[in-house]
Amino acid sequence: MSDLPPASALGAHLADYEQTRDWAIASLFRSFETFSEGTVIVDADTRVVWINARYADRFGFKDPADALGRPVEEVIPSSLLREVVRTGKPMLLDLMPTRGGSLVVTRLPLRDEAGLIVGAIGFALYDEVRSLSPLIAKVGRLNDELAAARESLAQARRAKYTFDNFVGSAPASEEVKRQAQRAATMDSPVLLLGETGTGKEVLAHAIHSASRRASKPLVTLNMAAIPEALLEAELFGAAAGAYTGADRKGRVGKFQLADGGTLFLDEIGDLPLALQAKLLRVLQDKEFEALGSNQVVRSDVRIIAATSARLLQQVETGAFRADLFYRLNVLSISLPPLRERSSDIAALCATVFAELAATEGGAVRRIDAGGIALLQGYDWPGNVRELRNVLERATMLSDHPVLGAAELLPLLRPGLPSPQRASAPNYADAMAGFEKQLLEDALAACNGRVIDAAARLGIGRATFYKKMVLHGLRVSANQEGRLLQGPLG
Ligand SMILES: Nc1ncnc2c1ncn2[C@@H]1O[C@H](COP(=O)(O)OP(=O)(O)OP(=O)(O)O)[C@@H](O)[C@H]1O
Repeated sequence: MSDLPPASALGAHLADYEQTRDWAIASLFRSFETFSEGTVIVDADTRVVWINARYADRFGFKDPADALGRPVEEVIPSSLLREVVRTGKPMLLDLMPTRGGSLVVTRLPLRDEAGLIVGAIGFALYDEVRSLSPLIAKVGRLNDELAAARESLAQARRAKYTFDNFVGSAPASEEVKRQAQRAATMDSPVLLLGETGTGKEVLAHAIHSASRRASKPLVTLNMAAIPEALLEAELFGAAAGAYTGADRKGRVGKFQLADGGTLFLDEIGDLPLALQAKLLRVLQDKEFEALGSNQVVRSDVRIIAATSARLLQQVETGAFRADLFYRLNVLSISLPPLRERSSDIAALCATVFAELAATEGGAVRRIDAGGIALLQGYDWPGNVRELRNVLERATMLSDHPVLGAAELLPLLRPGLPSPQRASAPNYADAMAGFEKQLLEDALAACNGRVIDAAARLGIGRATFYKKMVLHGLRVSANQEGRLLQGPLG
């Protein structure tokens, strides 16, 4: 076979189809032979009939002639040319292990004019270690990252709390735990009702982890935290193309992610009416369609819904569907506000301090009796979440191992607007002013000691503290048990 002619003559030669093909084949072979790591040709018995010097050398044959006539595996131990000869099928790209590292190879059958297989040819295209190692390292890294991301996602979909994390032995707390433990043995929807920060999420996790679905995902969606326009896709998923922009590939909804497990729908009262209808259908039929899709998806999910709103009132005003309310309300559990279970406060403080010491280091703090009495007298509009915040701030602001009312009182928010701030005096303001004065006088008479001042007025210490918070009176941080009077600053 001859070389390609100069470009000027190429046009004339291209007219000769057969010859042009032969040139191309010859040129291709030379290119492979020159630039590849090696070339080998075997006959119909898979004996080596040709091998280039570089390739022979790689397999320990100083003289390529020594490799000729040998079965190919004697020369290249992991060769698959025998399979190519047997099947007649090419292997266009493969990785072949050798002692010096892997090679990227191409194997092609050789046929005669009648199409019968007369042998095979193998090219080692390049040394994988040398040429592909940056790519392979990158793929390896991406694989590791993917595994880590999957693990952290799975972690995020596992329950964080069990019943042990729900602290409280007040009768109201025990009753909540009893009801929740019963709910864990069933599979019907659960509705958790309670003010913000009362532990609805803790309880939802605990119910899931004690249920038969514990080994499956627990997926959470807060209706109040997602813009209305995105909520349907978040819940039910979206077909590819249902969206423009970032979501154009489609997305899997929480119902599908929670399949087999539990879906915790927080702030269910914020679910728009149109989606309430769709949710009701899923609860009844256990199937739904993703946004922009006709395909029916089945999902076996247990719903735990929670709300801090007055759901029944929303039903009455038409903001929440009655049928959905009754479907969700099969098992409803009302979590009491912290002010109604103030006997849990000491145990909650101990738990929070133990957790803080574990995460932040340092000694486990405690609260003295006066501090506990103060906390028990406070209203806790933010419930356990607020208690936790107050304790965290107190540990940040003070180095004392034992915290008392002096450290805690400035951190509690007054429950009523200060009487002085009212624009015109009225009966309530006058009464508040009178009460404040009374407290101040009692404190002054008892040298700032709350116990004595409370006894003097004939009220309990907790009530006294509660009123101090209301009136913005505070305790001096440097006088244990003594008080400095004045508005909260
Ligand atoms: N009984 C409890 N025992 C221990 N920690 C609790 C308890 N209840 C609440 N907490 C803690 O209080 C904080 C708020 O709890 P959680 O998020 O469960 O309240 P929530 O009722 O779901 O509030 P929201 O309605 O605002 O979502 C969390 O840090 C939680 O760990």
